[in-house]
Amino acid sequence: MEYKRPFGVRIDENGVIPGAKKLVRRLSDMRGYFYDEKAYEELLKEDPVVYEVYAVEQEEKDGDLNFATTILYPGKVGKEFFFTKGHFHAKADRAEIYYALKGKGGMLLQTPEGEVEWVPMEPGTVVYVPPYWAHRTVNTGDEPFIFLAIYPADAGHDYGSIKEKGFAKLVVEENGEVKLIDNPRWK
Ligand SMILES: O=P(O)(O)OC[C@H]1O[C@](O)(CO)[C@@H](O)[C@@H]1O
Ligand SMILES: [Fe+2]
Repeated sequence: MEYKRPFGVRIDENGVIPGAKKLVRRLSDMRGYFYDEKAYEELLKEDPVVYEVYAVEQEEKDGDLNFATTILYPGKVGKEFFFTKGHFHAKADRAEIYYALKGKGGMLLQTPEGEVEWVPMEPGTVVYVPPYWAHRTVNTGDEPFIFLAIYPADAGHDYGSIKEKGFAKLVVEENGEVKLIDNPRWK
């Protein structure tokens, strides 16, 4: 038997995993995701980086694990806080664990029927993402929100239905407060 080799890596103070595969998502990669289209077009002139992912991934095999850090930058499109695209797992019954490292935010989770949960996150918070729940993280603070995700190597990403339908709730700032409001475009 040819064994894989164990290893340890240290996540640096900026959330970077040395040697990991880096993915950058700018606002232009997220057309159609934010509610306020006018505010989206306006901010697109700057095309800010919304988040970066540093992923250590294995072959898509049952039993193995991937892990990744995400650095989700602070910002808003209109009154809606910056967020990750959000996804179901391609293998929908695969669960996931998130661990918050820095900054302030939360996770929006949703079942295929559109039932929503919001879990606030601060450094030290562990979030259990159960099988079948779509998940999106949101930065509700004014510094980068950094967290680690650990997920089955064969989970995959299913962005399709979130891209089309969105989440049933929007996470917005109203009168200086973080609020969840109904998404008027939710189908
Ligand atoms: O895949 P999205 O929805 O853009 O969000 C990125 C985050 O989600 C993950 O895919 C884990 O669920 C990580 O790679 C990363 O932490
Ligand atoms: Fe996931």
